[in-house]
Amino acid sequence: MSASPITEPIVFIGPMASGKSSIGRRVAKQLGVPFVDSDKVFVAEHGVIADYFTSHGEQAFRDREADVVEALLLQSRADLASGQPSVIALGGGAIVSERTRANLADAHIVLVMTTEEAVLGRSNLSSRPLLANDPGAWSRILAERLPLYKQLASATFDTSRLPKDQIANSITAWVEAGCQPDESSTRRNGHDRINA
Ligand SMILES: Nc1ncnc2c1ncn2[C@@H]1O[C@H](COP(=O)(O)OP(=O)(O)O)[C@@H](O)[C@H]1O
Ligand SMILES: O=C(O)C1=C[C@@H](OP(=O)(O)O)[C@@H](O)[C@H](O)C1
Ligand SMILES: [Mg+2]
Repeated sequence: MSASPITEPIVFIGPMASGKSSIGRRVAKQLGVPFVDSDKVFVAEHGVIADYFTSHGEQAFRDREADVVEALLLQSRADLASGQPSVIALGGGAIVSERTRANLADAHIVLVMTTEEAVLGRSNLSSRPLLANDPGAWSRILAERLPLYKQLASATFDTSRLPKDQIANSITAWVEAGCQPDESSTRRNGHDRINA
């Protein structure tokens, strides 16, 4: 991407297994920019997430996850200053950290939203410790986090029905059009609408 109009990090948020990592990677490829996944960085620094939950507990995971996200956003903003945008996918629970939400101020935030039916029908969830023994937790956890997702989102894309490539095309087009907040974004004070 040359002479990019993008001036902020492009960040994917949303519930577990909604497509942040796989669709975020596709969007980065289509834009021709680097992609980074906060869970992958966490694993490189601290080991397997499920093992970290078992040995240190969820709060310690959230604290280290917030450190990872903070470093990624700092790096992304530094790269932007030299003209290089990037796409970041967060883990689904990263936004529960107040520090992370503060660090996301002004980012272009893509909320990928799906349904329990779609997630439980398609995914191997065992690597996600919060779901490993309790797939029904997906909806309960989403209900708790939904206000935060909505508060942060610049635009929302439904990933429950269409193929990943088609959803990625829509998101890439949204980025190339300048990441305008959609009608559901509280940044624009509108009402609910879901794209794609
Ligand atoms: N729209 C979609 N159609 C089909 N499969 C999807 C779709 N979105 C996500 N998936 C699949 O769901 C699983 C979880 O996706 P992933 O990108 O890892 O989600 P997240 O990073 O949000 O947890 C993967 O196997 C992915 O291929
Ligand atoms: O929602 C969560 O609390 C989590 C989501 C996971 O990432 P994905 O959203 O990419 O599955 C991973 O960070 C961890 O298992 C916890
Ligand atoms: Mg992921």
